[in-house]
Amino acid sequence: MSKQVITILGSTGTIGVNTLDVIARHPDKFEVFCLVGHKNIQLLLEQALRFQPEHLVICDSASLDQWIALGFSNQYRSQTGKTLEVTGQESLTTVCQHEKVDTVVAAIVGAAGLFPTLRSLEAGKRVLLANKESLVLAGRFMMEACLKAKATLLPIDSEHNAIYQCLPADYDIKQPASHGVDRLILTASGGPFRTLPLSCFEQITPAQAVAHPNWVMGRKISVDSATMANKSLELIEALWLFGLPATSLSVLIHPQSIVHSMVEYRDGSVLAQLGCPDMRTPIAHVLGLPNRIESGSARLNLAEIGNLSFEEPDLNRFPMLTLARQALHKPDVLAPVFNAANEIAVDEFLNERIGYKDIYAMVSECMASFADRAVDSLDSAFDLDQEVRAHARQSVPEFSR
Ligand SMILES: NC(=O)C1=CN([C@@H]2O[C@H](COP(=O)(O)OP(=O)(O)OC[C@H]3O[C@@H](n4cnc5c(N)ncnc54)[C@H](OP(=O)(O)O)[C@@H]3O)[C@@H](O)[C@H]2O)C=CC1
Ligand SMILES: CC(=O)[C@@H](O)[C@H](O)COP(=O)(O)O
Ligand SMILES: [Mn+2]
Repeated sequence: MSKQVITILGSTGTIGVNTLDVIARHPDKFEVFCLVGHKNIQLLLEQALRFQPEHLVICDSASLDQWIALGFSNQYRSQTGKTLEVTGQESLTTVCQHEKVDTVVAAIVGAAGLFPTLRSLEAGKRVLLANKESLVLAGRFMMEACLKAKATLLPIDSEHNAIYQCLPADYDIKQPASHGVDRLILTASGGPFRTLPLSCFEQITPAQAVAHPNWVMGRKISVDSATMANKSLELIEALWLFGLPATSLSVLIHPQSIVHSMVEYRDGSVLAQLGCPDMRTPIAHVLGLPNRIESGSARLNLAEIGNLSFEEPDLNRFPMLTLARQALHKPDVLAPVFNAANEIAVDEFLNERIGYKDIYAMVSECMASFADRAVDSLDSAFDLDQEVRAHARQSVPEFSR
């Protein structure tokens, strides 16, 4: 059987590294065509030496210059006896749409992942999606591109992957009601501040916010988990991926992160997918489809865990969820606004220019300011994204640290 040939967007991130870990377990099944990174050229060199792709893309131009100045291509050649094509972000379309490529893993963080992910869908590739922000920014246009080019879009995000596993194999997003699905229940860990007194929120530091209790993840998504902007983005991601109305999408706090999400059916059945909190499981699931392959994850021992608990989210503690509900009812406009404002706010928080509570305040202010906009094309969604970012950055001095 021929190998599945893969381009990994964001190979140097947490999802990229986990993807390569799974791929390394199956040299008979997978081949890496291209690795795409941004600034971490040291790790890119190590990954290139190990997986020997044909192509490397370094999106950050200063980092590409550094790669050249440090003679990394020569180092690669002398250690492998092979040449490696190394280019900048202008090659993204080529490495996603290349005829040799079967699968693109979309694992760049933030809206920067939209363009190559969309190009992959337009070329009819099999896209394994971690980059939820692209779907939040341009869900309608991505789903249209997917349908038009007969591409395959499979979720890596643990909740959506769990839901995908619990839906019928012939699930049709254009006729969701015909399958008897009443509700999707997205589980949420509650993050590091689930029980912290609200009076302490003013003092929360970036180091505390990125310390997720269950998952090892990049800094941006870790802050999103703390504020539940992550769950908000995931509600919108579910809206586009599964085609159910906003009223059928719910969030349930489950602090152990063992039940990754659930599907409730009309007859009262609730199907869940369980596993240790290890992203290699959903990654291996979508890489291996239709087969199940080894992921490297530890096996779940429920007797050892003992108890699984669940609670309703407290909207005072997690007001982002209220903004998400607004966005779900006008997703073409308010979802891109939510995403852009949140990306800027998290960046400003991580750089200690605004406080933790200002993240919500900034997103909320942007949603109010841009609520009456219209989005009728990909270009207008992108223009809105840029405008919101400029507006949010400009508002930083209004927030105190
Ligand atoms: N981590 C997780 O468990 C999960 C993550 N996700 C989603 O997956 C995506 C990646 O998350 P995660 O791996 O944690 O993030 P990381 O911060 O660990 O990695 C981000 C990746 O994106 C690259 N990158 C950053 N900015 C740019 C840019 N402007 N252009 C091109 N590449 C860029 C980084 O390159 P470099 O490091 O070389 O600078 C790195 O490879 C996010 O959308 C996240 O929401 C979804 C579910 C779970
Ligand atoms: C692993 C994964 O999919 C993350 O999106 C995860 O869900 C984060 O945990 P929270 O439930 O705390 O947001
Ligand atoms: Mn998730």
